[in-house]
Amino acid sequence: MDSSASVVLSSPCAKLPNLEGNHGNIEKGGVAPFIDSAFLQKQSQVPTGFVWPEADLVSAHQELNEPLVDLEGFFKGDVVATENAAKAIRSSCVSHGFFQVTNHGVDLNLIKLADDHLDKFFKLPVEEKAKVKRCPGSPYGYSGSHADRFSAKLPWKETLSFAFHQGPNPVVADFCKSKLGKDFEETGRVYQKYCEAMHNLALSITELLAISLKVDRMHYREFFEDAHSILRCNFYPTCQEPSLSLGTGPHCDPISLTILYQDQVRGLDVFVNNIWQTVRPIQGALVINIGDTFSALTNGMYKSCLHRAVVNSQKERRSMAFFLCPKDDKVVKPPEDLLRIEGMTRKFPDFTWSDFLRFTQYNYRPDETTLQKFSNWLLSADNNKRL
Ligand SMILES: C=C1C[C@]23C[C@H]1CC[C@H]2[C@]1(C)CCC[C@@](C)(C(=O)O)[C@H]1[C@@H]3C(=O)O
Ligand SMILES: O=C(O)CCC(=O)C(=O)O
Ligand SMILES: [Fe+2]
Repeated sequence: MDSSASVVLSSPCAKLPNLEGNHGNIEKGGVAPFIDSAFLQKQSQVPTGFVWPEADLVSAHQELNEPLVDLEGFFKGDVVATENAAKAIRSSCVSHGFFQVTNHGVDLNLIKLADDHLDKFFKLPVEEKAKVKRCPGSPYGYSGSHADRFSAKLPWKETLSFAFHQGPNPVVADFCKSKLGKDFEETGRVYQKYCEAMHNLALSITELLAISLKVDRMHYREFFEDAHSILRCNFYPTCQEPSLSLGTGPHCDPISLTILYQDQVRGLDVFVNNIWQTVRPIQGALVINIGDTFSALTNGMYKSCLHRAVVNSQKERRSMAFFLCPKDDKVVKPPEDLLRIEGMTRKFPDFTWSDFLRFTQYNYRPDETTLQKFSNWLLSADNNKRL
C-alpha cells in the first residue's frame, strides 16, 4: 500500500485488551490506520488490498422481486391488512430474510436531512474524521475501509457508527457535540431523532414478525424494548475499476434486524435462489433484513439475509443501516411457543449479543457463516456450552 495512505495520528483509543486468540479469520492488524475516499480516488488503479476474490464479484443480472410491504393497515389495526402483511413477510423471511416497507411512519424529511448530513462528515479532511476513529474491538466511530483491522478484501467505503439506546440522555447528539464540536451539534440532533424513529419502527416490525411467526405479538417487542443498537452510516466513493472491488463484501448482519435507508444509487445486492439479485432503490421505502441474532431468535426458521454492496465508477453511494441489537446481557433463545408450534429442536446454543459482538470484533470477520462459526465456537469444548 502506498505509504502516503497511512496518516498516522494519535489514537483516542483506550489500550487494546489482549485478544483471546485467533479463532476465525481476523487478520492481525490492518495495512494502514487511515485510508479515506480522497486517498482512494487519487489511485490510478484499485490497490491490491481492495481487490476481492472472483467468487465474491459475480455480477447480479436480475432484479429482486422482494415484497414491498405497506404498513399503513398494520399501523391502523386493520386485521386483514395485518394478516396480509404478515403472510408476505413470512414467505420472504423463510426464504431469504428480506423485504421493503412503505408507509412506515418515519418522516421522509427527517430521512432526507440525515442523508444530507452524511457528506458534512465524510467530506471532512481525514485528520478531522480521525478524531472519532473507531477504537479496536469497538464498532463505534469512524473507519476508512477498515484498513486498521484487515489487510485484504478491504471494503471500498468509509463508515461512521453511533451507539444508540433510548433514555434520558440524547446519546447520539451528545457524542457528536463532545467529539466533533459545535459545527456538528445540528448533525447530532438529526441523527438522534433519526435513531429514535428507527428504534420505534424496529419495535413495530418485531411485532409484525411475531404475528407472522404466530407467537405472542409482544414477545420480541418486549425483548427489544431496551435495545442497545447501532446506526452505521456508509459512504461509498466512486471506484475506478468497480468489477474488482466491493463496497461491503458478502455477509449476513450479525445483529437482529437491519432497517436500511439507501439513496437512489443502486448498489445493494441480495443472494436469493443461488444468484445475486440487485435491489431497486424505492423512493420513500426502507429495506428490512433479518440478521443472525433474529434468525437465532426464530431457531433458524427465518433466514439471516446474505447481502453485499457493489460500487460503480460514476456515482458515489450513501446508505444508513440501523442495526437493532438486544441489550448486552439478554439471553438470545427462541420462544418456547415457536419450538412447540414448529416441533423444532434447538439449532443454536443460548448466547448474549455482547458475546456475539465481541466475537465479530476480535475473533471472526463477519461473512455469510458468522452465526454458524460462533455457534460452533460456543459449543466447542473450551466454551462448555450445550444446545
Ligand atoms: C455487528 C456489526 C459488525 C458489522 C457492523 C455491525 C453489523 C454488520 C457488520 C458488517 C457490516 C458485516 C460485513 C463486514 C463488516 C466488517 C463491514 O464491512 O463493516 C461488518 C461490520 C463490522 O465488523 O464493523
Ligand atoms: O450499503 C448497503 O446497501 C448495505 C450496507 C450493509 O450491508 C451494512 O452496512 O451491513
Ligand atoms: Fe449488512
